[in-house]
Amino acid sequence: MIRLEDVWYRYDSGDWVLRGASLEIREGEVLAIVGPNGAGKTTLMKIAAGIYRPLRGRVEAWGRELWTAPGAERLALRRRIVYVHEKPILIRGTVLDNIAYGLRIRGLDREEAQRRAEEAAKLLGIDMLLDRRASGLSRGQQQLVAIARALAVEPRILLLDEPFAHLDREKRRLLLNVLRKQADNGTGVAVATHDTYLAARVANRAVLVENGRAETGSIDELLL
Ligand SMILES: Nc1ncnc2c1ncn2[C@@H]1O[C@H](COP(=O)(O)OP(=O)(O)OP(=O)(O)O)[C@@H](O)[C@H]1O
Repeated sequence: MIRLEDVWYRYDSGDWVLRGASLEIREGEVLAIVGPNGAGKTTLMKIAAGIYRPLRGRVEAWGRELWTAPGAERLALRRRIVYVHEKPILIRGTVLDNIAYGLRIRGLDREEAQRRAEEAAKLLGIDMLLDRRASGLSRGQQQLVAIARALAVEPRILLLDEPFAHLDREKRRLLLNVLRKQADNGTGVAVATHDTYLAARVANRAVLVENGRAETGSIDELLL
C-alpha cells in the first residue's frame, strides 16, 4: 500500500501544484483519480510511483518512508509499483520486445519473459500484434502495449494515467474488466481519468484533486 501524507510539490518554473495532498492507494481495489485539467493528477501519480520526490510531506510504501529508505530497499519498493504514462514511450523493436522489456530489465530470461509477455498481450486482446513493429501502431494500440508491459511484471500497485483516452468502446470495456480482475486478485490499481462514467464503473473509491489538495470519498460523493 502507498500512502501520501501532506505532500507539497511544484515544478521549477511555477507555483505550487500540490499543497498538502494526502491519499492512500490500497491493494485489492481500484481508486479513481479525478479533477480538472492541470489539477495535479499526473504529478500525484508520479509521486506515488516514486518518480518525483515531494518537496514536503511523506511517501510511504508498505509502511516504509520511500525517500529515506536505503537505495537498494527503495529500488525494491519501487519495483512493486508501475506507472503508465498517458503518452507511453515504446522502445524500438516489436510489440513482444516492448511487453517483455520490463521483465528483461528485472532479470528474467528470454523464454520466461516471452511467455509472460504473451499472456499479458492475450489479456488485452493484442496478441495478434506481437510480431508487429511498435513504431507503426495506433495511439490506442500503443496504450494497450504499455499497459500490457505493466501487467506483465505483475506489480502490486498499478498506476494508469488516462488509460481509456484513445481506446474504442470494445477495448475500453475489455480494459475495465481487466482492471477489475486485477484488483480482485489483490493488485492496487489507481486510474487518473476525465471519464467519470468509466471511473464510476471500475472504481471502489475516488479521489478528487483540486486546488492542490486531494479529497478522498465514495463513488457516490465524488463521481455521480
Ligand atoms: N514538467 C513540468 N514542468 C512545469 N510545469 C509542469 C510540468 N508538468 C506539469 N506541470 C504543471 O503542473 C500542473 C499540474 O499538471 P498535471 O499534469 O499533474 O495535471 P493533471 O491533473 O494530470 O492535468 P490533465 O488532467 O490536464 O492531464 C499544471 O499546471 C502543469 O502545467
